[in-house]
Amino acid sequence: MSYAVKEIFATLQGEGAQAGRPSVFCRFTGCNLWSGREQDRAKAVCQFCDTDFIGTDGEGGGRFADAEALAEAVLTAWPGGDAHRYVVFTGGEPLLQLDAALIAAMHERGFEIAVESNGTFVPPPGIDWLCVSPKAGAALTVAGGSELKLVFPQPALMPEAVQHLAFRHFYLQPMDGPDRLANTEAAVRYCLAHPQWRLSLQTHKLIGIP
Ligand SMILES: C[S@@+](CC[C@H](N)C(=O)[O-])C[C@H]1O[C@@H](n2cnc3c(N)ncnc32)[C@H](O)[C@@H]1O
Ligand SMILES: Nc1nc2[nH]cc(C(=O)O)c2c(=O)[nH]1
Ligand code: SF4
Ligand SMILES: [Mg+2]
Repeated sequence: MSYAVKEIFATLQGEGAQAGRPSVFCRFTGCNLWSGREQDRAKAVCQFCDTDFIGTDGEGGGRFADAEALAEAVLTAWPGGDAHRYVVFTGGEPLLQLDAALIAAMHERGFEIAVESNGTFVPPPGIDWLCVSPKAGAALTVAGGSELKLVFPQPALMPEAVQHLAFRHFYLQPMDGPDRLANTEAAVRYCLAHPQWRLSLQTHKLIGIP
């Protein structure tokens, strides 16, 4: 199948347990929880999104005819050599498009595969690092993975509702926006009182990298 990609770029993973890791980000176009248009935000299921995932006009973006073409574009963006290759498929919602052919094509090129998903789709086999970030009001169909990264606070989705799931790491990520500072303070307080949870800062924003 073909793929619609907003952008492909190299940066450091900014969030969660892999923060600081050199990565190629492949950001797919489109999401099932918001159209991406500002005029639709107030009635979207997910209303706090910090990302432009509309179209294919970003750096390295485009329509890719097949998995080989997209995998070659990701490899071209990788700044390092043969070792420690790492691709993060995100979006938008990557599980609308990521499939077995693309997973195989990335593994053939020596990449570990990470995914950032909202947890509403069952992931295909072969993902090496699955980060799920559940959203209030959206059915969570994934019961486990590498890390659960809850944007905090979401009053209708408190950590207590997901703390029993089968993830290796549990993170609270303060919701960015006008209340980022207060949200960060609240997340710190929550972690101190509930040490199953750790704080995930969006470190790329702090240092001004993509
Ligand atoms: C843009 S999303 C794309 C992947 C997928 N759709 C998802 O929601 O997990 C990437 C990550 O950014 C997080 N995120 C989105 N908007 C945010 C915000 N305003 N503050 C903090 N994290 C945010 C998401 O929860 C997710 O963990
Ligand atoms: N540096 C950096 N790290 C990230 N981790 C998750 C991101 C995302 O938008 O999925 C992201 C992103 O956009 N940039
Ligand atoms: S699910 Fe992810 S990509 Fe979709 S609107 Fe929410 S944060 Fe943005
Ligand atoms: Mg981001």
